[in-house]
Amino acid sequence: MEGDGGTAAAWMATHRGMYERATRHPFTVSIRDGSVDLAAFKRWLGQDYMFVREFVAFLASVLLKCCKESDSSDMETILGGLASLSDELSWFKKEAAKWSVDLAGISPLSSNMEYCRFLQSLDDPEISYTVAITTFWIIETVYQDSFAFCIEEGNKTPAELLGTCQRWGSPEFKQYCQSLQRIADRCLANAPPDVVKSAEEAFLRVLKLEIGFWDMSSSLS
Ligand SMILES: Cc1ncc(CN)c(N)n1
Repeated sequence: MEGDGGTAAAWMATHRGMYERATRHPFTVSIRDGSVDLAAFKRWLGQDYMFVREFVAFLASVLLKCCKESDSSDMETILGGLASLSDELSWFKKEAAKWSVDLAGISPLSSNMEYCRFLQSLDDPEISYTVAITTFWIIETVYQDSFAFCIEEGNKTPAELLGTCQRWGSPEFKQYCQSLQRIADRCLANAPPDVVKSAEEAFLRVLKLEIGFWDMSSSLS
């Protein structure tokens, strides 16, 4: 996903350490090497279901900003992402039933709440489309990169977790993330310096929140 000369790839290189902490976290690495604690996996599953419900509202706000601030075809890309969250919520419900995770009885843990509060803060009309779309791109990219690693050559991912890894690690999802990256790069290339600075801060904030989310899932926090 890197190496295309845009701002997004440049940030991934500049903040390589943080990016790798988010995408090669001990939790996802333990899925890849087969040593994953299934209690941690179930915790992640329940918490991520709650997160994705909040993510729907976030993406709706990105779509709204797109409609107001951009006259391009971005709308269709974002709408496609929003529509696929409907499938994703159904997938979480099916997966939760498979693992006997009671979604109705789950309360969001503090790292999850912090992440959701951050997403809610971007709903503010003062936050530009550029910042919002950059945030959307990096959120999806962390999952894509993390789970693609779990199905790359040499993995010992348990068979019952392969479906989860393929959901975000598939070539199709990688292409989707690349289309988001192109949109983010185009917006960043046309944005004033203060907006680019805010977008970079949001990029870094997401990496920290993703690390916190994995830590929470593995009970490291
Ligand atoms: C915490 C988190 N980050 C990203 C994704 C991918 N949409 C997710 N489901 N959950």
